[in-house]
Order: sequence, then C-alpha cells, then structure tokens
Amino acid sequence: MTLDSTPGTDVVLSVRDLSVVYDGADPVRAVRGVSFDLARGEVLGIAGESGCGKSTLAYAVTRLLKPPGRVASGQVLFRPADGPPVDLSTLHGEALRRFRWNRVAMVFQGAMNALNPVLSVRRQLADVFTAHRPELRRAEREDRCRELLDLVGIGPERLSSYPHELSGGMRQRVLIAMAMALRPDVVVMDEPTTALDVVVQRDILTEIDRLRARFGFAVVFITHDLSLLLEISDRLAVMYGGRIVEYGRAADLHTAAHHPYTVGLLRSFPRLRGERTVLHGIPGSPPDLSRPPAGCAFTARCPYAFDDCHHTDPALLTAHTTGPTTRAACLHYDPAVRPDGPPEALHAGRFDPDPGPAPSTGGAGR
Ligand SMILES: Nc1ncnc2c1ncn2[C@@H]1O[C@H](COP(=O)(O)OP(=O)(O)OP(=O)(O)O)[C@@H](O)[C@H]1O
Repeated sequence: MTLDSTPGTDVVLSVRDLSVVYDGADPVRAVRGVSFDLARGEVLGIAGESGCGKSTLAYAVTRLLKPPGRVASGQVLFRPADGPPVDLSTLHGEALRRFRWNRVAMVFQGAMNALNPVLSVRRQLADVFTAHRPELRRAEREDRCRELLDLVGIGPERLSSYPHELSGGMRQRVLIAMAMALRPDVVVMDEPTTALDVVVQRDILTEIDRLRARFGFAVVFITHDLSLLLEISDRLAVMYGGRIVEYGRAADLHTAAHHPYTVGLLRSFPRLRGERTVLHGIPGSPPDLSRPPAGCAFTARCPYAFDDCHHTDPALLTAHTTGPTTRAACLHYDPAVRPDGPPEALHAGRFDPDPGPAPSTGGAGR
C-alpha cells in the first residue's frame, strides 16, 4: 500500500514497503512494510509507543542503520528538485557521505552524546564545512559558523564553548544549526526535544518551524508525544508493532482517529488546549517483534478485536465514518470483512466500547 501525499504535491522522499530486521538468534522485525511519501516542505510526524520501530525507521531512511540491523526489503527514493530520483540503497562511500548533510540531515536525541565533548562548537560546525564545502576559505567558514549560530538564536561568543559549557537546550540548538549547515531538503528529527523542559522545548520547536518557513526543508519528526505532534505536523503516521497503522492529516487524525490504537493513544495524553478530560491508558504492552503476531499486532490490547483480527493482517485502507478521512489498518474499516462499518463506540472515538463508571481522578496513561 502506497501512502501518496496529497495529489499534485511535490514529493521529496518516497519510502516503499520498507522492512528492517535486527539479525540474531531471535531476529527482530522492527519495521514491517512501511510506505509513505514526504512532500517538499511538510512536517510528517511519526508517533507510537517505545519499541514500535520509529528510530529504526529513521536510521533506515537516513542510511545510518548499523549491524545487526539491515534493510530486508523495500526502497527509499530521494527525489531532488533538480534531477532524477536516487535509490538510497545504491549510494556508497563518497556519494553516501555527500548525500548525508547535503540532502538529508539528522537531529537525534541526546545532544550531549551527538556532540563531541572535546571539540569546541566552532570546530564541530566548521568540520561540516571542511568536509562538504572544502572550497570555502577559513574566514568564510568562520562567517558561516557565526551565521548558523545566529540562526538558532545563539551568540557568536559561544563558538569557543565546549558542549559541557552549554545548557541542554543550547546543545540541541547547536545540533539543529549543524543540520541546517548545508541547506538540506529533508531533516529527520528523532525525539529532538524530549530531554528538555517544556519551555525550552517550545522555544526550539518554534525555532525549527521558523527555519523551515525560511529554508523550505521537509521534516520527519519522531516522538512518542502524540499531542506535540498534533500541534506541529502537517500529516501524521502512527506506528504500532513495526507498521504504520494510521496515516492522515494531523487535523483529521485529531478530530476523527479511526484505528483503535490511535483512539487509545489520544485518550492517553493530556490535550494542550480545550477542556480537561479524564486520561486513560492502553492496558497491556506492545508485541515482541521477534515473534510478531499473525494477524493485527494490536489484537491482544484492542477492545474492539474480533475473531478475524487474530489471523488476518489488515491492509491500510481508507477509513471514513462521518467526519474526515484517514487511512487505517483495521479490519473494522475493510468493507469486505465488515460491510456495516465500525461499531458505534469506535466510530465515536471511545477506546472502551463499554466504559464502566468514570474514574474520579485523571491520571496519565503512560
Ligand atoms: N541494535 C538492536 N538490536 C536488536 N534489536 C533492536 C536494536 N535496536 C532496536 N531493536 C529492537 O527493534 C524494535 C524497534 O526499536 P526502535 O528503537 O526502533 O523503537 P522506537 O519506537 O524508536 O522506540 P523508542 O521510542 O524507545 O526509541 C524494538 O523491539 C527494539 O528492541
């Protein structure tokens, strides 16, 4: 199943039926048949609980996957505005090095680990230019480094600082500056703000959005924080058990989530705006991906599961009730299996089809 971006939009990255395995005595099928298109300039959010394959997907898309991880099947196509599509699996050595940072840059979680503790900020920023823009003279490199820090709201005096002399927020900004250095087409961000306090997190997200408006790069933004993604993404992919189980415009998913897992996730997070609601968790835990279940991976935790769910793996199909449309991998939306459509309670966005008495206090479901 292909998840095309809105018709007519200009696609920069196409992921087709991508599967990733971590080899071992019990091979882990961390990503299973994932497809999506990333439009130029858009923010695609990828949500899902810990262990559902988000980071593995990010590593595979950026060709940073290390053994025992390997792409078992599928394709990642980069579509430059100025040339034919490039199959990333064909890039090696110098071509791969050029592709990274120039075309697709990454910002991963844990800024302290990503920056080299014994090199100054100046040296680390300058290294990107030395490697990829060797034609620049020393003074030009220095100017570019200053500009980069300025872009992310850090004064030039910090060029001489070492990572341990910077706050967590500043270190993350330095990483974002490095990702921007060569004006990439795509920036993949894996939990870039998770370790930071909410105020700093908000500042950094505002910064990213400002930079995106200015330079027009697309963003793949990965986090388990669905409410954050709903706010910043144009479109959202919800992952479960190594698969995309729901995909659609963020605004549509917010008002009309179709997959029971998305419905459960939405009820597990406090809303950033609007009325206070009682929070529920999703009982149980995600599947062991070294033994993915035969049917829908969510069956064991799904209050709406029926017999077929145990053995039929649902395709990602257009899901629609009365509101907006998304795509959901749930047999309730397969007319061949359920001609009458989903049960009323699911349709109404309830995670529990038969809720008992409402709990008296709210509690986070994480
Ligand atoms: N190096 C590895 N070797 C074996 N299995 C791995 C390796 N890295 C990840 N996995 C497994 O792959 C699956 C997907 O992990 P991944 O880190 O991609 O999930 P995630 O959704 O990003 O989780 P988190 O939010 O905790 O980072 C998990 O079952 C994990 O245990």
